Amino acid sequence: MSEKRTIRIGLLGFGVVGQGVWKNIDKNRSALEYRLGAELAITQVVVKDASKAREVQVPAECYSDDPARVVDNPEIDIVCELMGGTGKALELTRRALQQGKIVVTANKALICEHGEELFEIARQNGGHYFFEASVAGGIPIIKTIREALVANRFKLIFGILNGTSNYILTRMEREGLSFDATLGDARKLGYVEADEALDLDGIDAAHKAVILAYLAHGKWVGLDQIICEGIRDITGEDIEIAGQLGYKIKLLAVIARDFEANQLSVRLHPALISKQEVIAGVDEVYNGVSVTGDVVGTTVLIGRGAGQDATSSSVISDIADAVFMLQGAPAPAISEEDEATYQKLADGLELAPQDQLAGRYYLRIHVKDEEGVLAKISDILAKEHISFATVNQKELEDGTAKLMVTTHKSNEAAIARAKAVLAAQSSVIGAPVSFRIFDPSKV
Ligand SMILES: NC(=O)c1ccc[n+]([C@@H]2O[C@H](COP(=O)([O-])OP(=O)(O)OC[C@H]3O[C@@H](n4cnc5c(N)ncnc54)[C@H](O)[C@@H]3O)[C@@H](O)[C@H]2O)c1
Ligand SMILES: N[C@@H](CCO)C(=O)O
Ligand code: NA
Repeated sequence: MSEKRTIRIGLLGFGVVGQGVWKNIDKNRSALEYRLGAELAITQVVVKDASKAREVQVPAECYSDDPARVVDNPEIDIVCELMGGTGKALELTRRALQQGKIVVTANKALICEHGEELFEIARQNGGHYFFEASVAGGIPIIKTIREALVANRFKLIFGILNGTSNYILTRMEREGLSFDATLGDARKLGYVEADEALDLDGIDAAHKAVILAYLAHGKWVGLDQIICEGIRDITGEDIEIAGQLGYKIKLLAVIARDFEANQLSVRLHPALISKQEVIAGVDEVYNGVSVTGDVVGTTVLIGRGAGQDATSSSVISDIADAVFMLQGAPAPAISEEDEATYQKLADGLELAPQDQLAGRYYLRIHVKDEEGVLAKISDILAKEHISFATVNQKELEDGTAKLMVTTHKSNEAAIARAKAVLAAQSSVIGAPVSFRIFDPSKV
């Protein structure tokens, strides 16, 4: 029997995900190496501080603070960039790809901002850039869209793409906790980005939506071109009223393509979604992605969207594909290597104008308890052709009240104008808050 080839892997960064990759390759080593027909050796681990106490023990000779020992080392077959950020990570990923290396990453911020350039460098130099862990943690969504659902054109992809915010919303709903009270737990569980604003302001999930939009439609969309709103405005009372009306509030990514108009809508925002929808039942750190293809129909994938083990499962899956490539397998079927296909997908494709986005809305308006205030609000909304579907009122101890209303069909521009007029009223306290009501059957 011929000797198995040893594949040498270098890790850049050894935090939550990096240690998970080490731990789980070790855990299932014999089955993994049997399936791959190769031996896996993580020979270099680049850290800032080798003396730091870590859960996973690594032989001292593997540690270094010099990225060149991974990036410029001809003995390293696969570079895993698991340090995060868009500074040093960009520089090192570029350098590795320029040398024709295979790079595996979990870094969605980097792909969203620099994917176009990095895939091009990979293409030109015969390397490859794998990124399954970057979207929806352990869910194999990249492989699913790119390979398993290759027969389809995608009218609608939507779902929950951030584990931290879904974990927070779930605990707010179940335990009535504030979001500050749950953020610390999410951090301890290894879900939260080094910069927590990425999770809380929707940016992390928007990065992932941009990556999915590229995969499905071949078009890179800038974060500045899309609606991106996080979970900070959601209160316990919003979740409670939504629940009474048959909805959950979820941070949703929506990637909708109108093939007739050749328009694409990519957005990321909290939304009320009917409890009947599968995605509404996706709680805690789980992510869920609903993919509607013109051939397969709707397929929903659910799994852990963040955390050490789930994320490292996806990184190891990319390492496995990299091993197959190193053994002579072609690069994945429809991939960034096949630019012509991707350009055809995106031919003439425009972004749908945001202010024409139509649907129903939920509005929370804090008012002074004055006579006629509801009639006044109703008048202001009527001027924008917005009508109430439901009205709930909550009296507060200070004599003010919160009005929680849902509307019949309206649109972004009308809601924005109505909110501005409402905020200027002396009987309205602060700025009204609105969330969209998302109905996938109306897309
Ligand atoms: N934690 C998750 O659930 C999760 C899930 C999916 C994707 N990701 C992504 O994976 C990447 C890593 O995330 P993490 O949760 O492991 O973060 P982390 O902060 O736990 O680990 C990153 C490590 O990289 C180190 N590092 C940063 N710059 C370095 C440098 N120049 N040289 C050496 N080491 C450096 C940091 O000191 C840290 O130990 C990020 O891109 C993140 O967005 C994380
Ligand atoms: N911070 C991210 C990690 C997974 O990408 C999340 O909570 O979803
Ligand atoms: Na994934």
